[in-house]
Amino acid sequence: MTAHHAHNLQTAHQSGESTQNPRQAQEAAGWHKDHLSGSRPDIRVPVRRVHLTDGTDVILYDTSGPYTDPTQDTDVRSGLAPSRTNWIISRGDTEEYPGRALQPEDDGVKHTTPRGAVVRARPRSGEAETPVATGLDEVFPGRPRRPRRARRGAAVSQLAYARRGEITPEMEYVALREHRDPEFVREEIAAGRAVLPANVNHPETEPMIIGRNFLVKVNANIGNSAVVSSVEEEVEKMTWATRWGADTVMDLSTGRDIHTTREWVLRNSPVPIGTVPLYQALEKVDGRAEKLSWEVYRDTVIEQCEQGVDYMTVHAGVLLRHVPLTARRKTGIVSRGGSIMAAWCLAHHRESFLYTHFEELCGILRSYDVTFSLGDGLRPGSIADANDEAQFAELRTLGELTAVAKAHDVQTMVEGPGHVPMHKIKENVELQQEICEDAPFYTLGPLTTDIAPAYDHITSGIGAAMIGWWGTAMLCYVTPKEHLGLPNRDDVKTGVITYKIAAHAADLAKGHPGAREWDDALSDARFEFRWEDQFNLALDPDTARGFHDATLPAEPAKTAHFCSMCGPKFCSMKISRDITERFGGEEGASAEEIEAGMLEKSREFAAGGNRVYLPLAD
Ligand SMILES: C[C@H]1O[C@@H](n2cnc3c(N)ncnc32)[C@H](O)[C@@H]1O
Ligand SMILES: Cc1ncc(COP(=O)(O)O)c(N)n1
Ligand code: MET
Ligand code: SF4
Ligand SMILES: [Zn+2]
Repeated sequence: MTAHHAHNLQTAHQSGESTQNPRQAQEAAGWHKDHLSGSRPDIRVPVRRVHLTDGTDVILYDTSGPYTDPTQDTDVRSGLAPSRTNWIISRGDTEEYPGRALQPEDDGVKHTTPRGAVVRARPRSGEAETPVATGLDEVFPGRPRRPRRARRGAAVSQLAYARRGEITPEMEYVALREHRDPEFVREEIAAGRAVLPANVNHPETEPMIIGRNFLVKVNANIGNSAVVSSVEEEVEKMTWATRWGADTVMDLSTGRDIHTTREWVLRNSPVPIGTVPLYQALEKVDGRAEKLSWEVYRDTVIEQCEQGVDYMTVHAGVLLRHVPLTARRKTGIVSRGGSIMAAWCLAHHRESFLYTHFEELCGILRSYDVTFSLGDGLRPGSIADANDEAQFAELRTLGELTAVAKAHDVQTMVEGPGHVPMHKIKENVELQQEICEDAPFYTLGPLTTDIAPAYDHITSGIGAAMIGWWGTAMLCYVTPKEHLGLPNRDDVKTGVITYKIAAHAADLAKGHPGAREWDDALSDARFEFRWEDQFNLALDPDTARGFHDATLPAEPAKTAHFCSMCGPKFCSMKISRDITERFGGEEGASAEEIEAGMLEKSREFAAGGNRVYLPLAD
């Protein structure tokens, strides 16, 4: 059996109820969860192994975590196994400590909640069959865990290790995952061209890397809002997003139970989790931006570091002097974090506390190995505002802050726009790479036009593919609900699939090793009418199969040399295959044989009345 290595994929899985056990269900779906082994038994990199009917296998990148591993029990109430704990402990540079006491305002409530206590009713009855348990708005019941942090302010970041020449198990893991050399991974991290977000308090995470010389990654945003809120729905969005291929998830909750939601998400997430601590800090001061302070913000950052957040968006590039630059924009400041910081700066007429306390913030992040995602608080929110002075003034500040963060051994990536027409996209990457010393770029889309609300996954997917091609390391998805409302589980899947397409298209254009093989495997299956293989190799097998079967559901159609698009007589691939089989396929067909075949065909054509198109039989 040969194995092609097509990277960069997700795991599709069977949706809907099934009476089969997970392994049977996988085998029936033509794939199974497999692992690549490293230099030691505890390095096991998950892959999705697709079995083709021609006897070959295709191995695909897998972000879905233990949920698709039939050999593992997953129960959201106990959380995922902390598989990285031994790696963290054996480095000997962190220690457990009691941690910050949970405060009632962490969840936006006014009464005190002791750690570990159940504050709400048990799950609603009768829903045991649903994939995600209900009643998750209680304190996470898993075994209480004391947080870890660096001993005596040591730098415990992957950047610090890489600079010291150390290849950590996390680096070896991502090297296997990306089919790269571990030393190459170390060099990219040491140079600041890649980040490996992995908080010491998120041992459940499966290491992944973000950098322009690796596969282009996709982030999915989830989280509640003041209008729509349920812990279980957010946990389900996280598992659903990773099942379809999200490489990281940001919990952007701004509603109730922010701390609790994040705890459930973190304990059950196989991918790095990002947040914007400013959102929770604002909740703690009742949504009044002017009441924010460095103290409230710092306390929130520590709370989230202890929980295990892997990367944090920090809008420290929004300076007092930048705010007037947005005055004549068409859509002002569209970033939440940006608008909050602009409001604070104007209310106090002082420089942003994020900027003035930035070095102290670096000290905190590096003792947990939390990665900075320097936020683009002044990104353009309309085509008219793209690449304006406010946006680029902020970018220059982000360049300055990138250097400061890296000097403190803090891993750093930089966020980018927003709404940008196609002809103005390339300049964004070039400037960011130049100004920010090649730090990974992490962009929201960009949306290439403003005219299609309800289709902004597409307006932005176009920009995402382009910006990924130019060198953006991670694409933040946009769902069909952008500008209209909070995305639900279906929107999350649509957003992830759209962005997996953009990311893979970029990998192909960049000539990323292995990217092509996935396309080639699918094209072969298509040309050979191996319909099952075509479905199983698809980014979204369920939908592909469903579309095919909508018109030709019968079993024989699974080997038929046509589909309902053209029908049997007009199937160009059938006609073309017949030609190849007849004349081109067999080696050794001599020039005379080919000539004779042509003559025969031309006689047939003439006998049929020289008609290019034949009438259908009925
Ligand atoms: C910065 C981007 O984050 C997205 N965003 C903000 N909050 C949420 C949420 N709760 N869920 C999903 N996406 C969100 C929006 O798309 C915004 O444009
Ligand atoms: C790629 C990306 N994702 C999330 C945010 C945070 O959102 P906001 O800036 O609106 O607070 C951002 N700035 N950029
Ligand atoms: N879609 C916006 C953006 O691009 C976010 C909020 S609505 C203007 O940042
Ligand atoms: S998405 Fe809705 S709530 Fe958010 S900035 Fe736009 S209009 Fe306001
Ligand atoms: Zn927008």
